[in-house]
Amino acid sequence: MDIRLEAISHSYKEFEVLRDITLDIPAGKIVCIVGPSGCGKSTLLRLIGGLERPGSGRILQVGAPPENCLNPLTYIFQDFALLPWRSVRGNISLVLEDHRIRGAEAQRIIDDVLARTKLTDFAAALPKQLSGGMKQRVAIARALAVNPAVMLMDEPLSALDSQTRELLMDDLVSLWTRQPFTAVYVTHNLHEAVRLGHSIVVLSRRPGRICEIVQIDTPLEARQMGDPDLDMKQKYLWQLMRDEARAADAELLNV
Ligand SMILES: Nc1ncnc2c1ncn2[C@@H]1O[C@H](COP(=O)(O)OP(=O)(O)OP(=O)(O)O)[C@@H](O)[C@H]1O
Repeated sequence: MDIRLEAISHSYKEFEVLRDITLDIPAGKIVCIVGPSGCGKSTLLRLIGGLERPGSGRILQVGAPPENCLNPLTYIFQDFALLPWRSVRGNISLVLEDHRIRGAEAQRIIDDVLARTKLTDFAAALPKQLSGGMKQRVAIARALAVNPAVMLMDEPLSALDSQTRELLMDDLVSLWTRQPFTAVYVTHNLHEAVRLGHSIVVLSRRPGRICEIVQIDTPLEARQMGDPDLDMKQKYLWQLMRDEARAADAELLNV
């Protein structure tokens, strides 16, 4: 299933947040959204997820969701959002219980996503026993359990230290390589964007408009740290963003 945004604009009362966003999110690709603080990245994700309705424009789901999809649009947040009193397995089974999937069928799905996220040995652990990186892997496993058409990822690695971020990026790449998923991935971090994005949408300062969409053709699994082409793309993205970020920063200071 693809997602198509057609001329999306959005305001909170007189406060204009997004202007004229037209964008395709093709199935099986990771689309990163970058842009200065407050430019409307999270708002765009909420609009795609149907948590809010756009002031104008249309958001279309084109084609059918994958087979056995329980929830076409599934979020992954920065703060993991795990229930502390439930084990890893219990946190994942919760989303299946919502769909009345229990017993052997639930066990099969949970075992599959635990294996895919390398969490099989931690199935009985409680969230408090896990590092931040492991908690985010549980959140990813929980999202995969509903076999979503599109994962909506709002700065999923921002709460983690830089080494854990690298490890999680490797995990996401191998997850995608084994079984491509579709994601809209909001980040401040341009290194993450060039490591994970098939395309990177650069938004202007608020009201967020699309400045440019940068494509990266290098296959995800071939993207190495220090790759000169990727470094050049990252520099180019920063050039696109620098003036916007500076202006956005000045605006925040003027509030
Ligand atoms: N429900 C709301 N009501 C009023 N204003 C809002 C609401 N949600 C967001 N905003 C404002 O809209 C603007 C865009 O917010 P949003 O969180 O989408 O930006 P962002 O690009 O994700 O920011 P950041 O990079 O800092 O996370 C901000 O100025 C924010 O304060």
